[in-house]
Amino acid sequence: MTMEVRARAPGKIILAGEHAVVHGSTAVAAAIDLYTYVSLRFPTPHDNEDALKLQLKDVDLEFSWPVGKLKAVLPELGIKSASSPSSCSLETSKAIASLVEELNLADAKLGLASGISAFLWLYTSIHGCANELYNVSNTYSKHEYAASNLVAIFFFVISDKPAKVAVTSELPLGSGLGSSAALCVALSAALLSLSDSSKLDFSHQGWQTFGESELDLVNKWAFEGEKMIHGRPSGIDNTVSTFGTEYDECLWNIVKFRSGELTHIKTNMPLKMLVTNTKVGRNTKALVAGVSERAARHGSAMTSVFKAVDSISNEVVGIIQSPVSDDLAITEEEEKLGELMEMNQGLLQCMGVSHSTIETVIKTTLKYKLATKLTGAGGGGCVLTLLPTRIGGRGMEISFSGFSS
Ligand SMILES: Nc1ncnc2c1ncn2[C@@H]1O[C@H](COP(=O)(O)OP(=O)(O)O)[C@@H](O)[C@H]1O
Ligand SMILES: C[C@@](O)(CCOP(=O)(O)O)CC(=O)O
Ligand SMILES: [Mg+2]
Repeated sequence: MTMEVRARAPGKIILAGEHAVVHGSTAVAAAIDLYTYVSLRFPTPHDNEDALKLQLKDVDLEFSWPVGKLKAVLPELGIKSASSPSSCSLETSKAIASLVEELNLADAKLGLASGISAFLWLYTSIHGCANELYNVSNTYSKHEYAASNLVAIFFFVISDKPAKVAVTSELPLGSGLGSSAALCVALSAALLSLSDSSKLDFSHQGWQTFGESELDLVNKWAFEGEKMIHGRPSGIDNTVSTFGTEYDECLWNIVKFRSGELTHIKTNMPLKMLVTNTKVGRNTKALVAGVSERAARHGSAMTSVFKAVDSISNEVVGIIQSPVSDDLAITEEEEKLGELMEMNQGLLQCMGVSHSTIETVIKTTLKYKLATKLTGAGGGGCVLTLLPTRIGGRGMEISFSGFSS
């Protein structure tokens, strides 16, 4: 018998405040119903397997590391505790970098290196190749659990450390919809569910649910993974992926995020967003670093820019929170939101993270009097266009469009 754990975590859209949120401003975001799935499978001793395997199905790549080699090169392996997330030391990060270098990724796939590094770090820190982490008896059991957007299915039986980890996603990678955080959250959730299954709550209509403190742990580990991918993440993506639910009674479940703190926003305002993927590849880490460099060069000006974004995000929250009773009120609120999105986009351009393809979508949608802004790190990736709800039905809706230059 083998054991399998599966977990999923959603992507997100940022309605206002990306980049500025890294510098302490408020941002507004919501989880979307596109998920990254992680499956962990542990072979039986009869399988004679002695490797940790990673299958990245979206990019059709598979990697393998002999467990003995991981034990030999990773200095902190087996001494970490899954219950106390910590940052990757310089020594370990160098060791992981050389393991990833040995994979000889093609130039076009170099963006994957950070994701693979985050995987190695989370896997070996939470699960630990050298540690006995699970004391599951030799009986077979199957459980399913859901925690906000996290869902996992267990098939367990005792096994040893070699494992096969498969990752697949409904999100476009590196496009601003938070695939990096969804990967880190799903992976941390799957690994943590192994380390202490006793704390799971089985009462949720046959699904297991993570409690608040377990979710908190998932979120903290995922943040450590995001650090390896973004360099200096604000934590918004992993927090929304862990705690955000995509919608509730046909309304967006919108959250406000500032300095590591998440607040759920109560709303009865229907919102429709069109997501257009410019299909221009970009790298969040480089864009975040670029904004920080600009902030270092023009401290006072950039502080004002970040402050203006903070005001915009707070105004967006105010609009979303205010009760709307009729179609006229909704239209007025939508117009204000559209204007704030345009203002936010102007400030993102000021930070240097727009792109000619983003400007093309902005110009195109403007012909129809529709407001558009980039979402996520920018530099390409996805943009959001606010669609009036008076067109079509009411309720939470998200549509996707393609883009060709
Ligand atoms: N499903 C996946 N398979 C492989 N790598 C992934 C996957 N999801 C995320 N990644 C990693 O995350 C990186 C993209 O993260 P990032 O640049 O932050 O963009 P975003 O989070 O907006 O998608 C990828 O280059 C890769 O390293
Ligand atoms: C630019 C930023 O605000 C969001 C990045 O999102 P994404 O990786 O592009 O989906 C960075 C962050 O908050 O960590
Ligand atoms: Mg990301």
